[in-house]
Amino acid sequence: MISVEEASAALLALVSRLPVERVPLRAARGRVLSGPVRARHAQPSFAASAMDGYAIAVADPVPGQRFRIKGESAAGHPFTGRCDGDGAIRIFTGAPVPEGAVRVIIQEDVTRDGDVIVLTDTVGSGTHIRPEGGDFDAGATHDPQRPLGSRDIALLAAMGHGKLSVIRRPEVAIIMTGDELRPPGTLLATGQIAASNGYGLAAMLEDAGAQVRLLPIAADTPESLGQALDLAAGADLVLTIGGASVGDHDLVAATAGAAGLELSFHKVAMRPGKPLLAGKLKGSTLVGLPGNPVSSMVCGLIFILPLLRSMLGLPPGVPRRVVPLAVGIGPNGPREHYMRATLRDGRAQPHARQDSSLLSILADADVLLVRPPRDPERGPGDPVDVIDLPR
Ligand SMILES: Nc1nc2c(c(=O)[nH]1)N[C@H]1C(S)=C(S)[C@@H](COP(=O)(O)OP(=O)(O)OC[C@H]3O[C@@H](n4cnc5c(N)ncnc54)[C@H](O)[C@@H]3O)O[C@H]1N2
Ligand code: MOO
Repeated sequence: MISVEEASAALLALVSRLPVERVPLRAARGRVLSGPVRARHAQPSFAASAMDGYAIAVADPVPGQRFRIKGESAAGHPFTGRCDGDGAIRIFTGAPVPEGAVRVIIQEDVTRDGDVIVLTDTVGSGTHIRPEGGDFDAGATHDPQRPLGSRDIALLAAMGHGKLSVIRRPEVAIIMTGDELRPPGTLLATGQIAASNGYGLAAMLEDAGAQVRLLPIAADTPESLGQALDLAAGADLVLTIGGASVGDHDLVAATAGAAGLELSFHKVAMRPGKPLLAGKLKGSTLVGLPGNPVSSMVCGLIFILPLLRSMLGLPPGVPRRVVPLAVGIGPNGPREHYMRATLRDGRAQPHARQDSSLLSILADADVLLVRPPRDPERGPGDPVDVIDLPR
């Protein structure tokens, strides 16, 4: 059996970065930029007023000082003349500050009589001017290294981009296998269960920027699985779930093998996730995930998300951090153990039940606590590696 590290490297060797395409800004949410994007202009591209009030050319005016209004500057309607001497320009939030003006007095701090304003004694020291380029200069770059979210979209719009160059979405086909599986929402006869992990994985991979096809559930026959593999043809990544182990009905390795799979590896020294297999099938990368729901979700996090990130040109690593243990734990066995744990006051508390069928415990967990193979007994307060679970 190979180690998790070896399996990760072997998987990454099966994929490469996908091509670039142009998309309208409105279609860019969840997409990954092909490289840094440069601002086409400064924001703001002119000195702008931050308040409604009066622009003046005097830096240190005194209470009672009088100014005569010479014009108006509104957002989108600049005052084209100059502000100087005892002149004031009526100005509104977002409007260009006229040439010569050095500060804006907010309208609450003046009394107005016709064309004349008189400063009250509450005038503060703020200029209420947003300088040109105060948010960003022309040519400033944005390169968030993640699928674009709402804040990125707002910034890229402000930078003047109506279209963006992004990496094509990885196309993923998911095949759930097993005679016992029924679609969620259908009535279950004895021995049947609701198929769950294909739905969980689809959600996980879509959040990471993939385009996912969830294919019809395949029965435990070579014909049914073969048909499903045919339906998956053309996907960048084909994921099978279940049938990866050694039982008489575990058909994935044999059926994919007969269809032409060039196997890279089968079985990894990890818990959960031992029966994982991977290889190339007709131009697609095929990963056979174990059927136990937690096994497939953990393998999704540890192996499939890095594959997607690599296809999207992002760093593939799975970030870890170190936290203290909340309780003592016994020695680990020969497989790297990914334990569901909650964080209590920053300390990791592994759940007492770690069977790989228990989705309720996965849903409640905050982190996966990672234990290296043959890790000795650990006490409360000892440092351990954890991986934050996505929502
Ligand atoms: N003799 C051995 N038996 C098993 C071994 C072993 O080494 N020797 N490995 C065990 C480990 S570890 C795992 S993990 C499982 C995984 O085996 P398979 O990938 O062949 O999975 P299945 O047998 O098809 O299913 C296991 C379990 O998960 C349920 N399942 C499957 N698909 C789904 C789905 N889409 N949604 C929800 N639940 C699903 C299935 O009903 C089974 O209960 O093998 C051990 N056995
Ligand atoms: O490796 Mo299996 O995935 O323990 O349950």
